[in-house]
Amino acid sequence: MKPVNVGICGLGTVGTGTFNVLQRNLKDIARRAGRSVQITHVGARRKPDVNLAGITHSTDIFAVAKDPNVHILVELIGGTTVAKDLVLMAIEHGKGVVTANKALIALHGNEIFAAAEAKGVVVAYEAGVAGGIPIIKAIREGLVANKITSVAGIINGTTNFILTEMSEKGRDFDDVLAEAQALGYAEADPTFDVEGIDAAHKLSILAANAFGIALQFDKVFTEGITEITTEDVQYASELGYRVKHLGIARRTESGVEMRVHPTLIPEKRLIANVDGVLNAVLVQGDAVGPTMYYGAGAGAEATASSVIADIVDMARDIDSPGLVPHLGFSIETEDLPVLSAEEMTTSYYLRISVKDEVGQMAKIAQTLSDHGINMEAIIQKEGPESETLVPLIILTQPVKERAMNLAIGALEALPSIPNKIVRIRTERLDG
Ligand SMILES: NC(=O)c1ccc[n+]([C@@H]2O[C@H](COP(=O)([O-])OP(=O)(O)OC[C@H]3O[C@@H](n4cnc5c(N)ncnc54)[C@H](O)[C@@H]3O)[C@@H](O)[C@H]2O)c1
Ligand SMILES: N[C@@H](CCO)C(=O)O
Ligand code: NA
Repeated sequence: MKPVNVGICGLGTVGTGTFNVLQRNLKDIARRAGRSVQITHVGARRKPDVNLAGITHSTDIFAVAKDPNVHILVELIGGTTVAKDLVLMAIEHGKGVVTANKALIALHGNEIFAAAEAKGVVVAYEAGVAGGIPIIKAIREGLVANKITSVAGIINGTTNFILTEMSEKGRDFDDVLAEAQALGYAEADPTFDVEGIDAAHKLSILAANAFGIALQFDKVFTEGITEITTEDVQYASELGYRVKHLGIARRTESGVEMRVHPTLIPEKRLIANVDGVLNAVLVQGDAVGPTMYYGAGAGAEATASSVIADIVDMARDIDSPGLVPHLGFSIETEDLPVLSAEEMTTSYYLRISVKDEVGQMAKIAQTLSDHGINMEAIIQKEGPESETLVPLIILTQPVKERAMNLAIGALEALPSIPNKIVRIRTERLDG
């Protein structure tokens, strides 16, 4: 069979990883694809530090999109402006596209997929969600029989690395973030990682594939990890929980919850023990039950593994592409409303700094109960904060966010609670 020619745009962390793995495993990849898969063109600003023998190098990435000999363009430059133009141009020239760019898919996927479908080509993005874990393939193909009820995962390697290092070694936030950047895990703008934006991009893609809804990144409730303190991690641990930054998409009776936030998870759950740059995604299907996918969520070669999987999928059926729909469902998207933050239901960890006076505990319990909130566990500490303020830690049963907002408002209005109350959402998760 004719070889498939690949053009790679952007030779940074993932681009170089993809180049190296493709060259290293060339023979096995050809045997698996049923034809040889060769890099014929790279687009990079400077001459990259790889062996370019027999490969064209262009400083203008658009030259790759226009190259009639390139069958598959691999977009690894990142960003959502030039990358969008590049991908649309490649589609216009009849090429399949492979990308690791979840921001691009989350923001412009609907337009890009429509253009690809009109042209009869495929845009694949496995590397964009949970790096090396084949989660898109699992949901779209392996779990195709199921009505999926929820997807919950650690889907940002950088934040999981930071939380792990902070809780296990007591390291400083900024110091660990700098290391994640040096290791090539972080986004070009690391606020995308630590503020949860990257996880929200990925969650919107997962939710679309799981539930057959449109991509709706702007409706994801998003909270990062910058407010998490070692103190809260320690109290959570005393209660038998770990703090993880989770993306959660859940189908409820009234719609879909899509949220990204730090989450307390019981320490006996598998996902609570996923540490470092590793990611894990727990998917609940009505037939299969809970399934979990685990592996490296970022890094050069782990991400390259997914990029190349998409290239090989495309190489296998380059003459009759598009058997698996871009977002997993062929017939129109389902009109499930995405619930507002106030409509979300979850349990809560609350840390309340309260004046050390008689009767305060009863007052707090009464206020929570007035808002329909049941307590599940409570610990009261000798205060490290000041002589008069003591920390009170409460775990609640599930309740709507609206009720919790009102309860916190009422509690913060009490003279005995002078500071802002810390809240971390809590999920017991099955499986
Ligand atoms: N690093 C990871 O672990 C990881 C994992 C999954 C997905 N991703 C995604 O992969 C993409 C690439 O990430 P990365 O970590 O490799 O970034 P990177 O910054 O290491 O690499 C990007 C490369 O593209 C080049 N580039 C950018 N604009 C260009 C242009 N106009 N012309 C030519 N070259 C250009 C840059 O010079 C750089 O070499 C991003 O979309 C990112 O979100 C990264
Ligand atoms: N910055 C991302 C890269 C993988 O998408 C992360 O840390 O998970
Ligand atoms: Na993946």
